[in-house]
Amino acid sequence: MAENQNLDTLKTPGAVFFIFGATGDLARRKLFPAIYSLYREGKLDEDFAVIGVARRPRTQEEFREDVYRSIQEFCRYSSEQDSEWHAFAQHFEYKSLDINNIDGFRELREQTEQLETKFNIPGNRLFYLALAPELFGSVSFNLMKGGMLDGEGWNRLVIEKPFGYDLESAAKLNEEIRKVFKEEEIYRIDHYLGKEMVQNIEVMRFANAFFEPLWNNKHIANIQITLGETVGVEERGGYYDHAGALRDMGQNHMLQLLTMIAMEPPSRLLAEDIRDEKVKVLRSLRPYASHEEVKNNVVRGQYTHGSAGGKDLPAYREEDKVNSESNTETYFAARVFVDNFRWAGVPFYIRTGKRLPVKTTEVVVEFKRMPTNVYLGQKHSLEPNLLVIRVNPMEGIYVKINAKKPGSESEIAPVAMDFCQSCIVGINSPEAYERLLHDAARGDSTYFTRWDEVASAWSFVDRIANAWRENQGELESYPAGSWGPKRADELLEEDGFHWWPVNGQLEDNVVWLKN
Ligand SMILES: NC(=O)C1=CN([C@@H]2O[C@H](COP(=O)(O)OP(=O)(O)OC[C@H]3O[C@@H](n4cnc5c(N)ncnc54)[C@H](OP(=O)(O)O)[C@@H]3O)[C@@H](O)[C@H]2O)C=CC1
Ligand SMILES: O=C1O[C@H](COP(=O)(O)O)[C@@H](O)[C@H](O)[C@H]1O
Repeated sequence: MAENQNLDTLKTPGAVFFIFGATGDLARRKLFPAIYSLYREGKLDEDFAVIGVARRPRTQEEFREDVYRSIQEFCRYSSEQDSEWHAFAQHFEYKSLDINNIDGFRELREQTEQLETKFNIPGNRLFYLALAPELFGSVSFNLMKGGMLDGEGWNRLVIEKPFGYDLESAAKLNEEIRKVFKEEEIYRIDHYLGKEMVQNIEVMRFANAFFEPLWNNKHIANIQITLGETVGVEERGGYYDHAGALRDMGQNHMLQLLTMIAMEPPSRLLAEDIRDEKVKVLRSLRPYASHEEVKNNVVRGQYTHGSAGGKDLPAYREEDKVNSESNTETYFAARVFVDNFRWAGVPFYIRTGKRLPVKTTEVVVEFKRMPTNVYLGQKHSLEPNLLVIRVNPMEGIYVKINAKKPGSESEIAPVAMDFCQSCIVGINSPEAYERLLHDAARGDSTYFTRWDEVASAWSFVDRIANAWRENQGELESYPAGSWGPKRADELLEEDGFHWWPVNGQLEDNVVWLKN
């Protein structure tokens, strides 16, 4: 991030955006809507073009119609098919191309140059690979061979997860890409880093005087991170059955969220300084020294048949494109330690799963109890203070403190200070993809993952995956619609803690609001 710039108002420089995988799900649900929102917000320079690339044949008009439908269905702004829309749509073109066909890239180059001339674009090119990762290496190579990187301006490569299957495959993938692109030209997407409240963690921690002095093992008892989903694997059973929850959510979103909570304050708010601090956290994660340690600290589960909201839900093994004897985990929870001065001894409990009762991303920071309870003997024992960072779908910050119950002589009860950001900003909160596309086009890599972060995260996760492969982590079952295996509760109970309710249900604990 450049210092002292108001990045909210900065327009992207003139550029061509290439969406490889333009007929796919991600382009339709996230990327086209993100481009349109940027345009509507005045954040996209008028000198832009988008070239959608995939194998399927599409005329230019058909492609523009696809884009229109995706915006109508998924964008926070809508549009009529009016003259303004048609002016916008003229910036979109399609190229049918198999990424293994080098001649296609030469044709793409001609098409690009024509568009650059037509819209007065200074040769900047952003290549977004919404493709299966196996294709990343070939696309990069063919972009170079086809002369697509010889423009007058910058070239940037934006790549989607999963970045590899383990450290070895990720390193190989990285090597292939790095033959063509420099590290600073590569933008590895982790869409959780584009979420409003994930970015707010940094601001909250480093722009408020009262958090930082308490943000350490002297005052914090434990931290709980929950990434819960109500959905199953939907149409992505083929991919998911190969990946599982640990690789799909743990290696990336979960550990990235943990780094934002645990990192030291960077000396400057520059991308490299922030990423340096994040990678230090990942390197400080205590590796599980043996398969036995994995077994004692990590829980893996898979959902069985269940129900939610009166609806019958199938077992994971009955889902489309999932092996009927699959041992893939759809849930995992772990007790993790960050072995540095700040966090020594503080357990981070992390959990994620499909088919849980609520869709929620939440961080609960539980503070240590008061050293003595001068109110002993009262009806209610003192509850620990909690700071809850609500990332999704509710966005906000909630603090639970103890206060005298109004009207009573001396009764203490938990009360809430609740900043509900989503109640104020509502649905206009920018989507993660919108923000990340805007950042990549402006060359701001703060909220993208650097290779050393990806590699450190994989080496932590690989130890768990290896132990599981050798069957040292029993696959527990949980009914769809429940909070996961019981063993995940025991993980905290062993340390004298419990999972705090998430998604607004914590309010049930706030005694005097209820009574
Ligand atoms: N969908 C999502 O919500 C998310 C997706 N991702 C990641 O994003 C990437 C894309 O996902 P998604 O959109 O769901 O996948 P889809 O399968 O829906 O789309 C894949 C796209 O790749 C194109 N494609 C496949 N092979 C070739 C080829 N040889 N040459 C040119 N184009 C090709 C397909 O078009 P055609 O068949 O016409 O060639 C299609 O447009 C994956 O890496 C996925 O893991 C990450 C997070 C979320
Ligand atoms: O990357 C992924 O994230 C989604 C969850 O994202 P969210 O923004 O809706 O919380 C998850 O469903 C998917 O399996 C995973 O690949």
